[in-house]
Amino acid sequence: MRGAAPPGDRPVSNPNQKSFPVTWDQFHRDSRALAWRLAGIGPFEAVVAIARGGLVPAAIVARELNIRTVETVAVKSYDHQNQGGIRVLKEISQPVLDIAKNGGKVLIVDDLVDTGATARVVRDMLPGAHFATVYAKPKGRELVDTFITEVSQDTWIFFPWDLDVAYVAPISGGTD
Ligand SMILES: O=P(O)(O)OC[C@H]1O[C@H](OP(=O)(O)OP(=O)(O)O)[C@H](O)[C@@H]1O
Ligand code: HPA
Ligand SMILES: [Mg+2]
Repeated sequence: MRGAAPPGDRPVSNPNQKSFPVTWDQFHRDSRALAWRLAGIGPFEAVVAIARGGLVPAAIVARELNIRTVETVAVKSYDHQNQGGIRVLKEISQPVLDIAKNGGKVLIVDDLVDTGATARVVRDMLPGAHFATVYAKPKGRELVDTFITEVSQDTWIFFPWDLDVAYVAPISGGTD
């Protein structure tokens, strides 16, 4: 989720959705848990991060599993919380496609799978690769080989890079 609209103009939450905010600490812990799970599946010769959301978990997984070849594929599908058409802004480089073609294990990492539209497009680029995400929603879950936490389809996950520390009103509804 991202956008250039000025603060105040931007709908930051949807009343029909539950909200699941994730701190940096939690995200690091969950990404490490993903790395632990993947450690038994590799070794992987290369990791492909789906930019931008997959960049942070891919870096953490690459560090934990000592994967030195780190590639990106850039896919854009959401404006704020609205899904538009999928656009591939950067393709996977030929040397990484060749690793897979020559039988090497390639790992694809994203922050989450929601409808599965992004996963479908990237899987088609690297059909034999292992697809891993930190979080998964039911609609896209079948497209992921390994994930850590499932949330319901009507939950919006707020990642730490999209958050700031802010005042929150008390549960009782008073001002403080
Ligand atoms: O399963 P889907 O319905 O396709 O949704 C999941 C994708 O949506 C988000 O990316 P987004 O396109 O918002 O771009 P970003 O990674 O740059 O935030 C998220 O990072 C996943 O890549
Ligand atoms: O729940 C989500 N959170 C952040 N970005 C997303 N892109 C698709 N679904 C989500
Ligand atoms: Mg993304």
